[in-house]
Amino acid sequence: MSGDGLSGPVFRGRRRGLMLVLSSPSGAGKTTLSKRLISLNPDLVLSISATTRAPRPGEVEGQDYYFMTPKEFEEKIAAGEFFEWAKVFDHYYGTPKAPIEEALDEGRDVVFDIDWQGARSLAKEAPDDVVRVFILPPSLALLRDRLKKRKQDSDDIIKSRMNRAKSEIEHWNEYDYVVLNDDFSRALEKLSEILHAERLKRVRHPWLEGFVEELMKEE
Ligand SMILES: Nc1nc2c(ncn2[C@@H]2O[C@H](COP(=O)(O)OP(=O)(O)O)[C@@H](O)[C@H]2O)c(=O)[nH]1
Ligand SMILES: Nc1ncnc2c1ncn2[C@@H]1O[C@H](COP(=O)(O)OP(=O)(O)O)[C@@H](O)[C@H]1O
Repeated sequence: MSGDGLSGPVFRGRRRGLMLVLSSPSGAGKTTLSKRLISLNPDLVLSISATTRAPRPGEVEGQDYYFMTPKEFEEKIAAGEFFEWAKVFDHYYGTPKAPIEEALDEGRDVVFDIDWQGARSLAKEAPDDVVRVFILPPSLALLRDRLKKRKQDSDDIIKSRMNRAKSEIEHWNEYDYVVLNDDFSRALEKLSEILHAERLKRVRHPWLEGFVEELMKEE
């Protein structure tokens, strides 16, 4: 990763940018939560993933995902254009590198809606910059209800997402924070608190070292 702007310190003015990674079983609310969090925080941008799955009704190219064929996706893997990629539900999903580097270089924080495999890869690549949050549903019954109410997937797809839910939840303890998405406003509030506290962390303010050094020179 050296020389690509992600391994070294990334500064926002004088602050180091952070990568807020959200994972959950499908339907727990991470897409809705991340969109609301972004609407409340102009300095936060969403990492738009590429995928080979079909667009859902209402999904917009370049806004929800970059939709592509498996051949196009594999060409991009070979060209090293992904920061990380994984196969989820038999489809490819990946994080394009260039827009993230651009956002972090501009001093913005980036939010990722990716699975446990992607979260693990990002944390390995940029351990100081990644903050991992796992979103839990109140119950599997409510998870199924939410997937049904979303009305965007067939019964078969809902079944395969439910079958995969436990294997995603199994990774909950690899995350820094766990937010239970029972009441939406409360979950959003918790996520905002995590973001704001993480922005204040000492390691994200490398300028402090010089500042304190100068302070100590004062009589
Ligand atoms: N590793 C990885 N996972 C991703 C990426 N984009 C989306 N995913 C994950 O793929 C899974 C399926 O996403 P999607 O088909 O949009 O369904 P959703 O879970 O209902 O939002 C979710 O667990 C996403 O977090 C990515 O770029 N990389
Ligand atoms: N706290 C909540 N209570 C009730 N419904 C919710 C809550 N959070 C999200 N939802 C709804 O559940 C469905 C799945 O949410 P979504 O954000 O698409 O999940 P994910 O991205 O994790 O698959 C959506 O229709 C969303 O409006």
